[in-house]
Amino acid sequence: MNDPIIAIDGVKKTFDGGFHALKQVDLHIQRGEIFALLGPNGAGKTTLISIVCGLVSASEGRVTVDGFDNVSDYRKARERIGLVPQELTNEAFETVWNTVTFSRGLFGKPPNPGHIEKVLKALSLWEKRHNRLMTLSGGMKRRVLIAKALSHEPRVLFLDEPTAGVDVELRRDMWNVVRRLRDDGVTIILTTHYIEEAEEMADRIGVINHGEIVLVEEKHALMKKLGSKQLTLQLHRPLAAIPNALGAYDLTLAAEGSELVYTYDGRQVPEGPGISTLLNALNAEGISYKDLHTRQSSLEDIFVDLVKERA
Ligand SMILES: Nc1ncnc2c1ncn2[C@@H]1O[C@H](COP(=O)(O)OP(=O)(O)OP(=O)(O)O)[C@@H](O)[C@H]1O
Repeated sequence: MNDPIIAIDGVKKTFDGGFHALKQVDLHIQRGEIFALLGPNGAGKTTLISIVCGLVSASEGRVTVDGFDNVSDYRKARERIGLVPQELTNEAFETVWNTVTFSRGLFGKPPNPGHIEKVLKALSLWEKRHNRLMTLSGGMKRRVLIAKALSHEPRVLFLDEPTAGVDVELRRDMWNVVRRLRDDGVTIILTTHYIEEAEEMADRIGVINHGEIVLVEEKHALMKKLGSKQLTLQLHRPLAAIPNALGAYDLTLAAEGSELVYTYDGRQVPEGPGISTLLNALNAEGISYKDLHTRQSSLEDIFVDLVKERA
């Protein structure tokens, strides 16, 4: 892959006390993509983000942001990143405008009221710019966190659990905000527990478990897998091999040849021609079955399987 905006190579993290939070992480994030990092509690998501952002140091390995090493070129790497943390830690008595303007100053960037205005308008906070943070709703406070993270015009935005605990309507609003940012050329990396969120938002999905990336795939490729269904036939007599005459079907044998598994595109009607022609073909081959059932895989199944395998 060429010229990633973030390159994480051979990163490991062992905390004091010997806990291996990240075992070996290699991950490249492409410019302009929305990347969703999925993983159960304690998988290492926040640790990984914290390392990329320079808040936690890696025990081994290297991270570059837009080509800048995040240790030897810390400032350049860090100013390219916006981080929206999980927790709401806002200054209650400050106004929206001052908080966001101050955040920009922390990065040593000269004032740019025009940029702050644009950010506040994009996040529907413009009308509230003179409000103190304590007078905002929970959803607006979350928007302020995003505004702060965008105040210094970062090229990459990390969103750690952006919609944890927010209602459905606000979640949809946040998704729209994230899409608009991506349209403006910002690369987005979000961590989430919500599989639906990853399905809805991401260009690519990564799954992390026990400090290891166990899957990285284009969402569309994953969705194709998700769209697939399986028909399992329990045969009367086990087969040693799949007959050549059935070579046109995506078939595998399971349970020592006593089950024939047919994988097909679940977006067809299940009883459609795919299955009936297969059943006719089996009949012609003299293969009989005593039972059959279908199942559809979902991202949730894939996720649960991956996480279970490594448990
Ligand atoms: N400072 C620390 N010292 C020791 N262990 C830590 C420290 N910070 C995190 N850990 C451990 O590292 C593991 C990964 O934690 P991390 O916060 O990265 O998980 P996560 O995937 O973000 O989880 P969640 O979804 O719950 O936010 C956990 O087992 C956690 O207890």
